[in-house]
Amino acid sequence: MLRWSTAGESHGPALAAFIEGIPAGVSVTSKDVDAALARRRLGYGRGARMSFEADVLEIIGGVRHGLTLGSPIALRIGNSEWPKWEQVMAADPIDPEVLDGLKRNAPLTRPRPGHADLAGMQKYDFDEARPILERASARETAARVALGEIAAQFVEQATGATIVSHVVEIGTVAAPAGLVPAKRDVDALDADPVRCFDPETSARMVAEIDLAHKDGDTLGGVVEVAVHGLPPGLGSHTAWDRRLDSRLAAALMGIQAIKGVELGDGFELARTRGSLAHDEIVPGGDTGLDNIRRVTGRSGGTEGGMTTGEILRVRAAMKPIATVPRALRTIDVTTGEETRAHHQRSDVCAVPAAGIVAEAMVALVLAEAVLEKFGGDSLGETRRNVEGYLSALRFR
Ligand SMILES: Cc1cc2nc3c(=O)[nH]c(=O)nc-3n(C[C@H](O)[C@H](O)[C@H](O)COP(=O)(O)O)c2cc1C
Ligand SMILES: C=C(O[C@@H]1CC(C(=O)O)=C[C@@H](OP(=O)(O)O)[C@H]1O)C(=O)O
Repeated sequence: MLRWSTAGESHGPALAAFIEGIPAGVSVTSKDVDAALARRRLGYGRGARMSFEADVLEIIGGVRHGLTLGSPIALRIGNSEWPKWEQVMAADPIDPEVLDGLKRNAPLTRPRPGHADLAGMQKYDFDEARPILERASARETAARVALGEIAAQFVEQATGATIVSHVVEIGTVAAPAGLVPAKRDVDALDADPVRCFDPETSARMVAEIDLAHKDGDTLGGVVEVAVHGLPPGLGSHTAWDRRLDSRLAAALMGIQAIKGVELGDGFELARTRGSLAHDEIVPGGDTGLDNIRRVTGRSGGTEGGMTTGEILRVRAAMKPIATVPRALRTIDVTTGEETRAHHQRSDVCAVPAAGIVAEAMVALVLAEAVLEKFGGDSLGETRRNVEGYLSALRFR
């Protein structure tokens, strides 16, 4: 069983991340996790905060000399901006007179439509948004990306499968259909300002972000995660919550601002006749249940909630950033009067970063599904179990 969780606020001293169930012997280093954290900060359209704030990683437990121990893994991702927030976000009580004098601590009483502010204040009984937005903030996704890197290393080292994401839409600009990058394309994608696989579309996406920025507006978009080399049979048709589709959808919808998920051609399939909607099965050459190929990849690599062994392809739609510079109408909760929502700074577009977070969430789902199917207290044991299963398919 794999269990993981995160803690920490956006302007707190650090994020904490914890994962239990990763077998022993998986190669993981601080360098790997740092590199994953750096990728999440990429992307044209991110706000100023991304340039001056640093993630300061510390592996607290569960890894020794670059290998996992099989024990819980705990991480701390320190926030280099903490000294500026030490009083506003202090865990212990602070003299109210000191707090009153702090501009940073001014009560946020004009909740932003589209953010967690108002519903959170109502639910948790706060009269301003700070105690809500601190945890709702996608700063927390740094912790998920760190855990996702560990999960991705396990999945790759156990099965050979590799995970890559790319941006397929920003605002109204969409990449041509059918482009699916592989691991060898990751460096090129990370070098692209919006992590789009098509350079001509990328230039148009950048222009779209510039235009929104100039208009005091924000943008959303769509990311796709592709996983190459998975064995067939991860997940199960036997119960709704064992279907890999439902687990992927929940994981991706669990990312801040993600409002839609589709597997493979998803919504487009609903508009297509059956004869053109499925992936026909053809012989791969030899006999054996491992030697079967699909002509197309419309399903996105699952059938009956199980991987088919083809490329897994899942998309997530991100709504535009809620902190719109041209602030939206709201009410001031202290007076009940109509006003404009609070805005200090924000991302114009964070879709490229959301792609990296989506990779992490897919990795965490797949790591759990691999452990469920193959088990293993050590990486060697998981690998033997994967190989045994694949050779049984080969000889059927
Ligand atoms: C990588 C990333 C960066 C984000 N940056 C911002 C931001 O700068 N400003 C903002 O208002 N929302 C931002 N969001 C979205 C909010 O966190 C999100 O809208 C909020 O938590 C409310 O949740 P909901 O949109 O799922 O309802 C970001 C989301 C992600 C994934
Ligand atoms: C800090 C991160 O993202 C933040 C996510 C976020 C939000 O509302 O989700 C709002 C912004 O923070 P602020 O309101 O302080 O400018 C982003 O910078 C990060 O991704 O590390």
